[in-house]
Amino acid sequence: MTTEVTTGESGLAALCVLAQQTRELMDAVAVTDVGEGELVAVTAELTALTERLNAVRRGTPQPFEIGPGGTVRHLGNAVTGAANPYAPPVVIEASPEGGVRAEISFRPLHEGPPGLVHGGISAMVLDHLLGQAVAVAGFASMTGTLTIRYRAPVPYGRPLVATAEYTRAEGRKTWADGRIALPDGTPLVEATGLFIVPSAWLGRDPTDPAQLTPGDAGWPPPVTGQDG
Ligand SMILES: CCCCC/C=C\C/C=C\C/C=C\C/C=C\CCCC(=O)SCCNC(=O)CCNC(=O)[C@H](O)C(C)(C)COP(=O)(O)OP(=O)(O)OC[C@H]1O[C@@H](n2cnc3c(N)ncnc32)[C@H](O)[C@@H]1OP(=O)(O)O
Repeated sequence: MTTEVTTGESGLAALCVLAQQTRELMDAVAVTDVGEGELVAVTAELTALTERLNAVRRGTPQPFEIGPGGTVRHLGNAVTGAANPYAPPVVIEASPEGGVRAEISFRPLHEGPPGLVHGGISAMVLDHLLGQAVAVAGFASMTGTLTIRYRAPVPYGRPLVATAEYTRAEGRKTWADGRIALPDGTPLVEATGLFIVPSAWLGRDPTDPAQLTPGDAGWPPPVTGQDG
């Protein structure tokens, strides 16, 4: 799945730059130690900026779509979306060993146990990576169950590697395995997931948004236009 924005999409490109700046803002908030007066002053500026952005609002984040070049793109996704400041964003690529892989470096913003990454953040990344692994194997689907084994604490501020691969299918059910590991391959978190092609999607190509009816199980609702 690509999150790339091409020339001719300067508005989207500007939105992605804004999202990146917002990530840096969030990082700064997580670790700032400036005095109270500065905190109050910055908050006032941010309140004004938030009002400017809210002047014209969409109904939903940037949509799941077929992007330039024919690849699936979801700029609003919470894990991979370049236009979503909550997303790291994780950049997923095909793994030479099969399946998918992503290099990821968590940040202080992701803290759970002091000095370490929150287990829910690791699970979120693995959920998406496993979902992508079954999708590229031809089984675009929704997570039914996700089992996580936390083998060692996950540090932030260090490059890590996340990988996942489709393992098997039975009818509409598919399974995938994945892990987050140190660059030397030492596993930190392991995951197994059961993914199910929703009955509502049967007979349709879920990578073609035109074939999906808004409101399908789990399907992102359509952009409903501006409400501002
Ligand atoms: C994020 C983008 C999503 C869009 C994806 C679309 C296209 C994808 C293309 C590319 C995508 C690339 C990447 C995708 C990346 C990430 C994926 C992230 C995925 C998520 O983060 S997604 C959010 C969390 N996920 C949910 O929000 C699911 C809520 N839920 C439902 O939407 C339904 O519940 C559903 C669809 C699961 C089943 O509904 P259904 O009506 O189709 O099936 P039904 O109930 O008939 O069950 C049939 C058989 O499955 C068994 N079964 C049912 N549910 C089970 C469960 N939970 N665990 C174990 N077994 C289960 C039954 O026991 C029966 O088994 P049996 O046949 O043996 O009796």
